[in-house]
Amino acid sequence: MEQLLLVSAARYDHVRTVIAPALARGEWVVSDRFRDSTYAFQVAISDVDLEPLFAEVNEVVIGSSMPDLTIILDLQVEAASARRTLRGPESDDPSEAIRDFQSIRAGLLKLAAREPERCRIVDGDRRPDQVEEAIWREVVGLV
Ligand SMILES: Nc1ncnc2c1ncn2[C@@H]1O[C@H](COP(=O)(O)OP(=O)(O)O)[C@@H](O)[C@H]1O
Ligand SMILES: Cc1cn([C@H]2C[C@H](O)[C@@H](COP(=O)(O)OP(=O)(O)O)O2)c(=O)[nH]c1=O
Repeated sequence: MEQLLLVSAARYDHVRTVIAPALARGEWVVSDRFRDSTYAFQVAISDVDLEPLFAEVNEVVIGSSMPDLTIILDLQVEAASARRTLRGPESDDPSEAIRDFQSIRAGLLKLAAREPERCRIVDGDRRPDQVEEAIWREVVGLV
């Protein structure tokens, strides 16, 4: 629960100081990870049910700054782990070794199923240029 509240506090500040002012200026905002990552990392793998707290906190934190489109780059846990190994040890987060990535992935896919209009799953198990093209198809569909 502490992590959920701490990450949410940082997001509260980020929404007000960066995201909301940019939207007010009419700019597009692209964020690498947002509320759904918090759901996956802090709620989906929690032993206690944090769903009600998450819903309440997010109403306050995100308010009207919900994304119109969320791209979920999906990859089997084993393939993601192999990529992290390739990336090398210098960027390793020691807590990642013991993370329940199956549940994290399941959490994101559950959100995508709940909100199919906003959340689009893109198969990440392809060449970078193919992934890029699939992302653009989703973005173009929005504008
Ligand atoms: N389509 C891809 N094919 C092969 N390797 C990839 C692909 N996309 C990303 N990678 C590699 O996988 C690693 C993790 O990717 P990254 O985008 O940093 O993921 P994250 O932000 O989730 O940690 C990086 O070393 C990156 O170069
Ligand atoms: C955005 C976010 C990240 N995290 C975790 C995931 C990562 O292990 C770590 C750093 O996230 P991040 O910097 O987004 O790393 P990456 O995209 O390279 O995986 O923090 C959370 O636990 N909750 C969150 O809301």
